[in-house]
Formats: sequence, C-alpha cells, structure tokens
Amino acid sequence: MKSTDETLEALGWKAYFSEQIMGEEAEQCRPVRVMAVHRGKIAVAGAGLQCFISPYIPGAQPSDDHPTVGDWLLIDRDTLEPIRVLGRKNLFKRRAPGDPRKEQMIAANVDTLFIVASCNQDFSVARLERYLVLAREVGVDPVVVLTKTDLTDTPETFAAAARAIEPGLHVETVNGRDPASVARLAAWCGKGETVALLGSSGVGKSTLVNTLRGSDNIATQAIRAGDGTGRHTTTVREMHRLDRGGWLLDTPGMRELQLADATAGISEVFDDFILMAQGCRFSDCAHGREPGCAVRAAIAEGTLTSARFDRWCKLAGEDSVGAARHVKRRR
Ligand SMILES: Nc1nc2c(ncn2[C@@H]2O[C@H](COP(=O)(O)OP(=O)(O)OP(=O)(O)O)[C@@H](O)[C@H]2O)c(=O)[nH]1
Ligand SMILES: [Zn+2]
Repeated sequence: MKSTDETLEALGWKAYFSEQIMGEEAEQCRPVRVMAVHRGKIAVAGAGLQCFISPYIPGAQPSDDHPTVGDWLLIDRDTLEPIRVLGRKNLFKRRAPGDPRKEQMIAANVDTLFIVASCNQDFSVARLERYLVLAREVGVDPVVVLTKTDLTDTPETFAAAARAIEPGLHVETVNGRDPASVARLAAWCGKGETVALLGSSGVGKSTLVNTLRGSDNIATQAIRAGDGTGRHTTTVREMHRLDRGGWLLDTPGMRELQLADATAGISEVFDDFILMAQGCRFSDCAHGREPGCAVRAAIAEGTLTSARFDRWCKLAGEDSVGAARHVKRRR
C-alpha cells in the first residue's frame, strides 16, 4: 500500500457514485478507482491510497459485474478485499474476438468521448455518424475533434459539415501537435474528468494523446513503482493522467471498436428521420415506391437530404437487426 495526497474528486468521484453507498457499507468499505487491469491483479487508487489488489470478488456470480479499468470499486477498509463494483455511468465493451457470444469489457465511466477525424481527404461525415451512434449507444457525451487544421486553409468547412450532423454537437478543430491549439479541449480534460478517444487510423489520435498527456505521467509511474516490477509491467488496460488533471482511458480495444458493437444507438442520431418515417402510410414502408411515404415526401420538399437518407439506409443495413428492432419499438 502506498499513501498519496490524491482526493476522490481528483480521481473522478461524483455524486452518481457516492449516492450508491449506504450507512453500514460506508463504514466498512472505501471506494477506489480501478486504474489498471493486469493479469490476476488490479491497480486501484482512492483518497490517499494506491495499491494492487486481487480483482476477484469473494462470492461473486459470473453474472455479477467484475472490475474493469475506470470502475469504482468498494473494498474492505481492513483487508482491501474487493466487495462490489459500483453502478457504472457507462461501459465500453465489444464482442470478444473468436467468440461473438462473449462480451469483453474495455473501459467504464467515461465522461467524454473524443471522436477524432482529420481535416483532409479522409474526412467523412458518414464515418462520424457511425461513431456518434456508438457514443449514444454507450451513453457517453461525444465531442468531435477535427485534427490537422494546419494542413488546410478551410478548417471551418470541415467543422460546419460535422456540426450539421446533429444540433448542439460539440465540434472543435485543432492542430494536434500544438499544445496551444489542443488547449481548446481543456474544458473536458480538467480535474477528475475522464476521456476516451475513437477514430480511424492515421487521424492523429496518438499525436493528440501525447499533447494532452503533456510532460509526465506521475500517477502511473507511482503505481508501476509500487508494483516493484518497474516500467515493464504488462498492462492490459490503464488510465493515463492528463496534464490538466483529467484521465485518459486509451486501450487497444477502445480503438478497435466497431459499429457492430453499437446496436440501438442509430435511432438516436437519426431521431428526426425515424419520427418522419412514422408518418408513412405503411408501418413496414421501405421508403421506396410505396404510396404515402413521408420520407420520400420530405426529400422532395427538401426537409430531408437524400444524402442523409442514404447514410441512414447504409447504417441501418449494416446493423439491420438492432436498428429494425428499435424502429419497431418506437412505433
Ligand atoms: N500537420 C499535422 N499532422 C498531424 C496532426 N495530427 C497528427 N498528425 C500526423 O499524422 C500522422 C498520423 O498521426 P497519429 O497520431 O499516428 O494517428 P493515429 O490516429 O494515432 O493513427 P493509428 O495509430 O494508426 O490509429 C503522424 O505523422 C502525425 O504526426 C496535426 O494536427 N497536424
Ligand atoms: Zn416511407
């Protein structure tokens, strides 16, 4: 066990978690955040505490929540044994490679998801929409971060295209290599805030991570030192401290998340579209040549662009089971 001057708030403790602990439990247990998951042990941090403990909760059922990185965990004050995982704000998971029936947890309790894209020929509204679907599905607030502003004369054109996806969507343009420019993301990276990043290969995620992490990673190093195995501990999943006091959950699994992991979220990004489709004469309207199709009418009137309609069809097709089910439920 190692003592630190870390407070729970600095680790991301919020009312959402404290409200889950009642009288007796509060006396016998203390909350800690899971900072890293290793084989057979987890690194946890609490108010004035950093240590490695066993991830196995005595008496837990296979269906119970098991600790993953980002989780808040109650541990026994005396034995440091894990007691239970607190209810999560959100959970990133994916189908386990090799066994699609199994789910693999990636990260929990993320406050903000940076959806990263670049201001160049790789920019794609359709791709951004997919990531937004995923953010909605997971229940995390998205911020679109458009990188490589230094390589274009018109970053605002890209930003405008992204903003048009959804009213109120946060879109920021940055030069990922320039700390002064990345400072635009400060509001989401402050003390106790947890962020994660998603985006295609080459858009500048690693560059952004390096700029956001800034100088040194004191907390992680302390945990590693406490482990006694130095810097080469095989870390499966880990939280990284950001320069501004926040935390970054950056794991290989996070970056590989696919739309297949999102199911019902499509309907939220395309909420207006789905409402419109409820006006079709036939409940199973395919919005083709059917009479009384409200969607075709909206396209003709110009209230719905055919490009957006095409994107919805494409997304709904890729995720047909989930999307169809969700649309039906809402009728
Ligand atoms: N000019 C400029 N180059 C950038 C910017 N951000 C990233 N790059 C460059 O773009 C290339 C790809 O950046 P990475 O940070 O490796 O991209 P990534 O998203 O982590 O890519 P993967 O590791 O494949 O997922 C590198 O050569 C970076 O130096 C930027 O804002 N401006
Ligand atoms: Zn229709």
